[in-house]
Amino acid sequence: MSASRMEAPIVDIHGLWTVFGRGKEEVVIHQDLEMTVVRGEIVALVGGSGTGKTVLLRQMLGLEQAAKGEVKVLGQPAARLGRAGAASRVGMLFQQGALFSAFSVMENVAFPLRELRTLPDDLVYDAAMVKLQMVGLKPADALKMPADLSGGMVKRVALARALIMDPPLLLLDEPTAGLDPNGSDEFVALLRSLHKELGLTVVMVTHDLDTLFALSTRVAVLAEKRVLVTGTPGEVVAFKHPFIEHFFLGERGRRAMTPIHDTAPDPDALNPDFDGVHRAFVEPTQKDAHGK
Ligand SMILES: Nc1ncnc2c1ncn2[C@@H]1O[C@H](COP(=O)(O)OP(=O)(O)OP(=O)(O)O)[C@@H](O)[C@H]1O
Repeated sequence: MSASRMEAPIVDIHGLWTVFGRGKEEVVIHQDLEMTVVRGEIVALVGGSGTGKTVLLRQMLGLEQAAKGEVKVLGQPAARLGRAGAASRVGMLFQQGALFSAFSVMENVAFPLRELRTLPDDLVYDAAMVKLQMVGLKPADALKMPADLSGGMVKRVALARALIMDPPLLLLDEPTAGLDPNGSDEFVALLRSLHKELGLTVVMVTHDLDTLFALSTRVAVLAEKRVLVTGTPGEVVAFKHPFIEHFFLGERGRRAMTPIHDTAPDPDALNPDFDGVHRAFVEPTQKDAHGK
């Protein structure tokens, strides 16, 4: 058995229930959801609107509590990550970048490290400059304000901030949303090279099929309150379900799928330790809210 097969998953979600509201207002978003992500994977999380994709990312980040079940990240309950600990273990790129508008680029990137108050300012500054360079920005961009940046630059700054503490796990919420096709291709290329160089494990939510096919080593489909099917893009497309047919086989999907075999990255090439494990189909046993 290879080393990566034996090591604990980076993300391990077991028997997850997510419930909002109470009484008549109660809404079950996830019901006995199971999901694992192993080191080096880029897992695309797809599903209809309101199926709880963003909530699942927030649970991996420890920002949202589950009603029941386990969300473990790097072997620890995500809820215990704590604000300071989280940035060194999990980086999150929020939709639209979400920069602090009153802070410069440098201040935005340095923010998680500065908040820790453990490093002197010059080291924080150096670390932020390294990350800016890593995402393809120039030293002169450090003093700019968010309002002066293009959409693509905002994403890069937000990515630099997510990576400031070298987290092994990167969560991306709609990484290419709002970018034009060129900007989107450039950002995908950047994510691909960072994944390879830094040996990152990535979970991303995306509605963009070009992004999905260009980046993901595995797709997990959220439907019927759980991960209904997971596998390579090709395997998932072959699964019969109304959401999958609508999502992948509509005109948009057919267009994006043309280069599927040309552009889907070879997981072994992306990360030499990646063992290519995927679960072709996950069918958890159904339980009621009390686990019976
Ligand atoms: N804190 C909260 N309190 C109450 N309801 C919430 C909360 N957070 C999310 N929800 C609800 O949970 C559901 C799932 O939300 P989520 O944002 O994860 O959906 P999504 O799958 O990311 O959808 P989309 O693709 O439209 O962004 C939605 O109906 C949302 O309104």
